[in-house]
Parts: sequence; structure tokens; C-alpha cells
Amino acid sequence: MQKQPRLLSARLFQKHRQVEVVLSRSVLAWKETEKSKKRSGSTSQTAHSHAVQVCEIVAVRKMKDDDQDSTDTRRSDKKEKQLSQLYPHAFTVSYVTRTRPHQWRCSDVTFHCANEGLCQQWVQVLNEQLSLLTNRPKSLLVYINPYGGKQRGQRVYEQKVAPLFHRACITGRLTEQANHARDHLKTEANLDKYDGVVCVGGDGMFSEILHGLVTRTQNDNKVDQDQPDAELVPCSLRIGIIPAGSTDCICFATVGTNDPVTSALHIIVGDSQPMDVCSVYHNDIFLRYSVSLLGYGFYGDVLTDSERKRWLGPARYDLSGVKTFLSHNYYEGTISFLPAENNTGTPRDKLQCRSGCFVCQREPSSKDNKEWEMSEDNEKSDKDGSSGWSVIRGKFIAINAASMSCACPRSPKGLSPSAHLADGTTDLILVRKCSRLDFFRHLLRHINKDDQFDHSFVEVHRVRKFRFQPRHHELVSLEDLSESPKKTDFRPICPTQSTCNYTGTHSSWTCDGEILPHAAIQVSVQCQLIRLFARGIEEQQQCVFEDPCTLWASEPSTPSSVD
Ligand SMILES: CCCCCCCCCCCCC/C=C/[C@@H](O)[C@H](COP(=O)(O)O)NC(=O)CCCCCCCCCCCCCCC
Ligand SMILES: Nc1ncnc2c1ncn2[C@@H]1O[C@H](COP(=O)(O)OP(=O)(O)O)[C@@H](O)[C@H]1O
Ligand SMILES: [Ca+2]
Repeated sequence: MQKQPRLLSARLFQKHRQVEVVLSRSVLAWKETEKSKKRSGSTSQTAHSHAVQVCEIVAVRKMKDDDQDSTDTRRSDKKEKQLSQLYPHAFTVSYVTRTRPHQWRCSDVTFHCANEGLCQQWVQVLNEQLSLLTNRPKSLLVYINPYGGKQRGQRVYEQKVAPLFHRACITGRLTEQANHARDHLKTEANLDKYDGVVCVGGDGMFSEILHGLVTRTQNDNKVDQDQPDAELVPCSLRIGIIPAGSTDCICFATVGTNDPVTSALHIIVGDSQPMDVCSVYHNDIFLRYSVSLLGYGFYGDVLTDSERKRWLGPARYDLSGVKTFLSHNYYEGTISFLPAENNTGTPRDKLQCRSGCFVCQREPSSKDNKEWEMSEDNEKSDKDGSSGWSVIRGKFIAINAASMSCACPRSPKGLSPSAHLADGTTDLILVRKCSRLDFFRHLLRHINKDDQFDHSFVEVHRVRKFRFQPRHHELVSLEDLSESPKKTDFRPICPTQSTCNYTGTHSSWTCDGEILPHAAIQVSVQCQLIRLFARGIEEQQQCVFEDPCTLWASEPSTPSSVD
């Protein structure tokens, strides 16, 4: 690893210990000095050595005299008090610490200095380093859904998030009704003055922000999103999610946990995670965008049923889940899809999308893609609309398209554990008609270690586009129709075409938790259309910064020290 020169180094005091503190461009590190160790009788080499990445420093502030008085009285620590009297000039660094897996917290460390000049110098240089981090948002537009999840959005924001955000300039507003945030973003807001949009709520609330922002960006750039072949312009504003909904799968699958404080810290440090967006059409009419689950059959039915039970909060999904499972419906139709190229991996490989994922780092319009798009096969497909497409006709319990893993507390590995956040593909999971017991086994594998795709009735494809046509929208002969039912084990068979109510033979699509008005849809993935204030799920003990040992060894460029 490349050595970086020290910007500052000094012997300061932390608690009652003397510490050597070093700052380089990327790391702030401190460790107890030998002298102090001997005095305290410490034998450990590493116990008191700490390092923080500069990009994970939240704030630096000079302690005022009254700050110190209050801390000292609270702790009633004699030694601390003596230290403050001896070295009254101090500064506090607030920084990100990792507590439980994927969970971030903000910790403080206070350094006491021998004189005001030295204290001032540290505060100034540290703040200069922070001001170089241009990816940090300075101004945010916040929308809060007070009715999402357990209706805790407003409280969560005010108690846990707002105190952390106080340095950025925040314009926060409670939504007054559904689609308030979407319409505000589409039309009214002067977006130029903001660096990002934050939504406090669930996946439904995120979906509003997504639609507001994508539509606004296309309008501003004179792109007609209603055209299925329109080349959509990526949104420049990033979206932050403070989870306060029922499933919160978009937050969980991009951060690794549903925790408001962790999400607030990812926003403050200015993380950026590109994300794919599916655009959904019905007969060339634009319907909606989706980033997580497009589900027909089982999940569509769960969602439809759960909407009537909103008053139950997040538990509505469990109740509707059991009810839908017991109904055990299946649906007929034809699914056609354009498979992704070989170099995108497969849904059954074990290459999970994690922070810094190399599969997603390929440029969205990389040479590979362009070449592939221009290939002879595809030119042909433009003409006859079929080449390269696979077609599967059948009876399905569920048809799911997962553009991301869809990991959430209900299923920590998600619907497609190896799906990628930003690779321009979606994983199409087809669950064919099977026995209730088999379907139960399949569902169970979403919460245990077994492979949910390893069943004869399940197949999964990584695709760039797909279409679905429910059976009774297809041209079928009367003879075919007379062999209904297509939907249920329990419902009466409809004998003839004239008396058959086709709505009973169809399910609905759930699109990130919203119900679509049509069963026949066409979907294409828009690679990296948006960015979130997130970094993808961090590997356990991810530690990618400069080894602080190299700092202790290197020479200071602006030495300053006290003893
Ligand atoms: C036997 C246990 C089986 C557990 C299977 C769990 C699979 C869960 C996969 C969840 C994927 C979620 C994808 C995300 C969707 C969200 O966008 C969307 C909206 O979120 P929001 O409310 O925050 O706005 N949420 C949802 O669509 C919720 C889907 C929840 C589905 C729960 C299904 C439970 C099934 C239970 C079957 C139990 C059978 C028991 C037999 C005795
Ligand atoms: N002030 C409001 N009143 C009623 N509904 C709202 C309001 N703000 C947002 N919504 C809608 O509430 C729905 C659910 O929101 P969401 O935050 O996703 O919670 P949940 O995860 O519980 O579904 C979304 O469809 C959203 O459009
Ligand atoms: Ca994807």
C-alpha cells in the first residue's frame, strides 16, 4: 500500500493518557505513547491503537469551556477534570464505528492540547480535509411518510436522524397524502439547490421518490419516458432511505440492515451506490418503474390481499402470505425473455453483490454491451422482434423478477441471493405448478441455507428484458378455453367462453409493493439509472484503509508536537 505523508502529528491527551496522533490525507490514527503505557502498566501493543478513515469522519469541533465542564461533571472523573484544567484546549472528532454486522454508529473522541494554537491547527487541518470530500451532501430534501410501517417515520426522523443531520442544510416535509412527494418532485421543487433527496418510509415511499425524480429528470432533458425505446437520462441527485416501512427491502439489500442511524451516516459521508431500474410497459404504454420485486402469482396475490389489511401494519404480509399459500393458485401464460450475456454471471453462482462489486463496476454503456447490442443477432431481432428471445409457456405459481437480491428481515438472503444491484439485469424466477408441500419447501429455503432454485419446478434466468402474456389474452381456440379452470383448486370451473370472467384467471403484478393495473407487461432493465446514498453490503470486517503502522513510520510534512 502506498505510504502517505503525514499532514500533522502531535502528542496530545485523550482521557488520562498521552497519545501520539497522526493525520494523513486518508487516515487519522492515535495510539498511546510508550511513556504513557509504562505509567499505566499496559503491556498490550495494540489495545490503545486506533485508526479512522478521514472519509468516515462525521465532524470535527473545538470544545468550548462549558462543554468540558458538563462532560467532566457527568463522568465525575477526577483525572479527566485534572486533564481539562491542565490542557483546557480540546477538540472532538465524531466518526463512524461499526458495532453489529453492517450497523454503523457515531462515536466521539476528544483530544486535549497544550495550547490553543495547536488545537486550532488540528481543527482547521481536519476541517480542510473534510471540505475536500466533495461527494458529501450539503443540502438535502427530506420527505417523511408518517403512516408507513408502524407509523413511526416522523418520530424516527426527529429523534434519531435529524440530530445527525444538523450540519447539512435540510428541507424536511411531512407528506400529506399518497403521491405528495412524487408530485412535488415532478413539478414544484427547484432541485438545483439540493445534493440529494431522502425518503423516510418504506419501499412504497421510495417508489414515489423514484418516480418523481426519474420523471423530472426525463422532462428536464426532453426525453419522453412513455416511449419504450427511449434512452433514459440517469438522475443526478442521489436518494437516501431512512427505513420506516413494512419490508424496507431496498434499504436492507443496499446497506445490509434496516437501521435509521446507519442509513443517516451513509448519507452524511456521501456514499454512492448505482442501481438498476426496470421500466414496465403495457402495450407500449408506460406503467411504472421497479427496483426490487416484480411479482406475478404468489407475491402479487399476497400484495393484493394485504392492501385490505393495512391497519395491521407489517404483520399484514404474514397473514396474507399464509392465506395466499393456502389458496395455492396457479396461472397460465407465456413468458418471453432476452437472456443476459454470459459474462454477467448466473443467478445460481455464489457471487453475491457486495460493496465494490466488480460485476457491477462494468460501465453501463461499456464496449461489451455496445458490441453485444450491435451484434448481428440483435440486428435481426430488431427486425423480426424475436431473435435471441426465449419463450416459455406454462402454468406458474409465481413469476418473479428480482432486479436486486430483495434481501429483507423476512428473508435475509432474499429472493435471488446472487442478483446484482447495478449490472443491468434482472433475475427471472419461474415457479411452475407443483404440490403445496413442494411450494412450502421452496418458500422455506428463503429462510434457511438451502438453494431455493434447486427444485425441478423452479427455473431462473438472468435477463435484460422480458414480457408476460397471461393465457386468456392470447389467441386461443374455444376448445382450449373449455378446459378451464386455470386459476384455482377450489373455484368453480367456467364452462364456456361467454360466461367466463377472465379476471378470476389472472393474478396481478406487484411492482415494489404497488399493484399494476395490467397482467400483460413488457419490462426492460435500465442499467444504473439512479444512485443511492449507500455503498452496497460491506463484507464482514471490511477494512480497506491504509495500514496505520505505515503512518507511525513515515515523516511528518508539517511536524508539530508537544510533550
Ligand atoms: C415458510 C416461510 C417462508 C418465508 C418466505 C419469505 C419470502 C420473503 C421474500 C420477500 C421479498 C420482498 C421483496 C420486497 C418487496 C417490497 O418492495 C414490498 C413493499 O414493501 P413495503 O411494505 O416496505 O413498502 N413488500 C412486499 O412485497 C412484501 C412481501 C412479503 C411476502 C411475505 C410472504 C410470506 C409467506 C409466508 C408463507 C407461509 C406459509 C406457511 C404455511 C403454514
Ligand atoms: N401522508 C401520506 N398519507 C397516506 N399515504 C401516504 C402518505 N405518504 C405516503 N403515502 C403512501 O403510503 C404507502 C406506503 O408507504 P410506505 O412508506 O412504503 O409504507 P409500508 O412499507 O408500510 O407500505 C405508499 O404507497 C405511499 O405512496
Ligand atoms: Ca440488477
